[in-house]
Amino acid sequence: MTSPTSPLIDLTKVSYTPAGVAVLRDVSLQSDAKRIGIVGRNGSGKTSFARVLSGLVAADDGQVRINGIDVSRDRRRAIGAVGILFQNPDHQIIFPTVEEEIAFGLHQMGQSKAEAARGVAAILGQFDKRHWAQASIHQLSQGQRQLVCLMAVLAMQPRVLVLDEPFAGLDIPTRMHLERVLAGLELTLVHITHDPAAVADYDHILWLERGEVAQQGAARPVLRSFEMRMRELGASDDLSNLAG
Ligand SMILES: Nc1ncnc2c1ncn2[C@@H]1O[C@H](COP(=O)(O)OP(=O)(O)OP(=O)(O)O)[C@@H](O)[C@H]1O
Repeated sequence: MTSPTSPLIDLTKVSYTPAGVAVLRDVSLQSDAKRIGIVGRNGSGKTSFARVLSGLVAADDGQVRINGIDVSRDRRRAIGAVGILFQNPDHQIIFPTVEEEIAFGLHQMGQSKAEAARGVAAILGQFDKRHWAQASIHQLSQGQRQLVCLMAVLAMQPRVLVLDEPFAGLDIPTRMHLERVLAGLELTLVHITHDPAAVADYDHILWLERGEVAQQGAARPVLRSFEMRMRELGASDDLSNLAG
C-alpha cells in the first residue's frame, strides 16, 4: 500500500541504460492523476518508459513503485498493480484460445484453476464476449485481438493501465470503440503517444525528449510547448535533429 505521502505512481530519478546506451536519464513522475499522457517523438524513450513503469525491465538507477510495490522486483504483486497494452497485440498474445490467454495472467497472480475460470467468465461477460471463450485467437481481427489483450489485462484488476500506442493500426470505428471502453474505466491510465490530440484532456502530461523529461505538468502548457517544438523540428531540413 502507499503511505499517506507517496503517490500511486512514484518514479524517482530513473535511469535505464541497456547495453550502456542511456535510453532514460533521471526521469521522475510522482502522480495520483487518473489520466496521464506521455508524449515524445520517435526514439525519445516512450516505450522504454512504459516497460520500466510496468516493471518488465528494471531501472539501472532510481526507484519505480506503483501503489508502494517495487514493480520490477515483486513481479507477482506488480501484475495486480500495473498492466500494459502494447501497440501490437501479437507481441502480447501467447495462447491459442481467448480463455487460455485471459487465464494466464490470473494463474501468474497465484489464482487456482477455478478462480481463474471465474475471472475469465466475469471479464468476458463484462464485455459481452462470452461466445469468444473457445475462439481461436489467430482467427480474430487485429482490433479483436487488441480487445482480448485489454480483457486479459483488466481481468487482473490493475490499479494502473499503461497504453503504449494501442490504437496504431486500428481502423477508426475499432479505435473509437476501444477508446470508449478505456474512457469508462475507473483505473488510472498512462497513455503513451506521439499524438497530442489523444491526450489533450488529460490531467497530467510528461514530455520525453532524448530520454529526459523536457517538461511535465498540466496538459495545455506542456502540449503547447511540445507542438511548437515538433513544428519547429518539422520545418527544419536538418536530419541531424532526428531522434535516435
Ligand atoms: N535494449 C536496448 N538496447 C539499446 N538501445 C535501446 C534499447 N531499448 C531502446 N533503445 C534505444 O532507445 C531509444 C528509445 O527507444 P524507445 O523504443 O523507448 O523510443 P520510443 O519513443 O518508444 O520510439 P517510437 O515512438 O519510435 O516507438 C531508441 O534510440 C532505441 O534504439
